[in-house]
Amino acid sequence: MAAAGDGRGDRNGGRPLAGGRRSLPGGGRAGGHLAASDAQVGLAAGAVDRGAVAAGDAAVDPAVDRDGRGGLASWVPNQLCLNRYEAGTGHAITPHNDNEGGGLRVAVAGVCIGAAAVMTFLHANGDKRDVALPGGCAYVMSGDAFAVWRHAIFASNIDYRRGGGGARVSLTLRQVEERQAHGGGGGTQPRAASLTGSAKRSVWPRVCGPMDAFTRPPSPGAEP
Ligand SMILES: O=C(O)CCC(=O)C(=O)O
Ligand SMILES: [Fe+2]
Repeated sequence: MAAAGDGRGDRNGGRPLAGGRRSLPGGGRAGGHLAASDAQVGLAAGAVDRGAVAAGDAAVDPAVDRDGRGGLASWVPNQLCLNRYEAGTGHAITPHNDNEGGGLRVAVAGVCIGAAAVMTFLHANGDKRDVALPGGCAYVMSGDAFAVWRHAIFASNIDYRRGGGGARVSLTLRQVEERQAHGGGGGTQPRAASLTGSAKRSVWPRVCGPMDAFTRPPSPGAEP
């Protein structure tokens, strides 16, 4: 796996990261990985997911309610970001925390299409965890994974031979506090990463509520 410091700093312009494009070490878990069986990763052993845990084991913490507003239960994404990583380009996303500037609530949720990747989580104390993101998976980055750790997808950790199409696409949802969603504040928009010009983002007032809302009885006084 790439070292924690690879590519630090520059996340833009599709430039290869320092150390990017080099081949992966052949197997072996990097130090400090969470214990998880390869079965949990749900993929045959391959370079990119060796030593990585499944997203559900490491990144999802639905119980956490840090702002006293209900945690994930009250998380209403209002921003969609599309990232495209293309084979042969060195596309990557260097270490960052999506909420570095504040203004995001609770979580970032993502859907991954195409090539398999590993997201590397980095803690200020030097800890490092790899989380497998096979094509077709969805993740919810919440709890400390959202609030404390930084994360990156190094160019060397995207396996374009797996997933087909020579590309990886991620769709990520965020809840941007109103003030930012309508143009106020600053520095809280997710960054474009090292991606192609096809990366797009949109902000709109409200996309959807919690998906299971229709299964719950209406609250008193709610409109039919
Ligand atoms: O491509 C991904 O799955 C994650 C991208 C990311 O970390 C971001 O857009 O902030
Ligand atoms: Fe991110």
